[in-house]
Amino acid sequence: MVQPTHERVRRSIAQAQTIVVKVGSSSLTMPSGHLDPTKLDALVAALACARLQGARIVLVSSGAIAAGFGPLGFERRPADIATQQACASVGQGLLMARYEVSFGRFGIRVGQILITAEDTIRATQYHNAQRTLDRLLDLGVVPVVNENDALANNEIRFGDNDRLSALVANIVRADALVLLTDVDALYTAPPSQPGSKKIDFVPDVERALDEVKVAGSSSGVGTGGMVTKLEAAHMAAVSGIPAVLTCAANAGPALMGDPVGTAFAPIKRRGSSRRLWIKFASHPRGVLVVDTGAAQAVRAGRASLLSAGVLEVRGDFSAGDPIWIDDESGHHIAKGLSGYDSEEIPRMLGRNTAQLRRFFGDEYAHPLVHRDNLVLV
Ligand SMILES: Nc1ncnc2c1ncn2[C@@H]1O[C@H](COP(=O)(O)OP(=O)(O)O)[C@@H](O)[C@H]1O
Ligand SMILES: N[C@@H](CCC(=O)OP(=O)(O)O)C(=O)O
Repeated sequence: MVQPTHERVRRSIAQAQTIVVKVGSSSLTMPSGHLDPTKLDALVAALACARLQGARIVLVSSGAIAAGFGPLGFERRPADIATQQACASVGQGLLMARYEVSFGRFGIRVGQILITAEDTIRATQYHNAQRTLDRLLDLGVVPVVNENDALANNEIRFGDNDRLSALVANIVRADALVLLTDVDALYTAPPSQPGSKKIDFVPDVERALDEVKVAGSSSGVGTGGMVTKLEAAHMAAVSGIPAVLTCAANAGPALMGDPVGTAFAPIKRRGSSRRLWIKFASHPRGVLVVDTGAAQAVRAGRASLLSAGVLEVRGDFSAGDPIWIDDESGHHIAKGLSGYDSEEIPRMLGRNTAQLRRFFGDEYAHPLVHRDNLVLV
């Protein structure tokens, strides 16, 4: 793929038909833990303008926890999961009520989608999410997406919405991803550090990941900081989607392709979001150690992992959970979704498919990790 220029990336954002816009907690709320209606209305005005000109907009909005802790009487964002989930449950309703009124000023309807990490990998949930989002967009609605914080399983939840927004961009086959935060651009180091410089254009986000110094959030209400925003830009880039990162006040110019913030060029053609999740967002629950032949086959690509080539299983996991595939010297080769529970695997090790079928029946005659569920790392 020829590397697009800065100008071309901005033009493709301006011409994008389907756009995923992600906005962070600090751009919608006050440090006291309440919604900031002025900020929210200003953002909505910019999005409504793009929508009324024909763009299909999906808004991935954080802010449920940050809008809920004030009304519940907390002075700062609570640290424990159960209280965060309670705050999210209260704040999410307040957030949606305000979006409804605010978009309503322009005659635009909103629809709420609460999603979990699992919805982005399990085929049926993934297709449900895709079908609903597509239909909402066809109906002219602006879907407002957030992680299902109140119920999300802590071990696999995203926590920030940055990576979720890149996956949503894949689900809706977006033409652009716009990441809105409380800083006007990506800098060579956290902006509080003297000498940090603004970056206008990132032609290769994989190089930027090595060169740019990033830190977590310092707002008191946000979560991932610049680390997860760069990961989101990376996920978008390897899915063929250009991205722009800037402050919420720049939403309008960013959508029009003006040179605000930092633009990220796509670096690959579109891939599947399921594999993206496995590669970037999943937390492996165990390990399958493979022999030299299996390691070679997996590394060569497009091979499923068969039990004949697996030497050992470690960890406690269920079928469908993410796991590492390691070579004998302990190097991670790939990540994948296990086809079986960890306790079913030991008796399958070293056996070929015919033996598995003969000894244990048809349901055991499948790969431990199917190639569609496997990505090299
Ligand atoms: N290299 C960097 N360039 C720009 N901002 C950075 C960098 N490293 C860390 N940051 C911090 O990331 C913060 C934005 O992340 P976060 O607070 O999680 O926002 P949001 O709530 O919008 O997701 C900025 O306020 C900034 O302090
Ligand atoms: N889903 C959570 C997102 C938490 C969060 O802080 O995200 P972000 O502000 O995007 O770093 C919420 O709505 O509160």
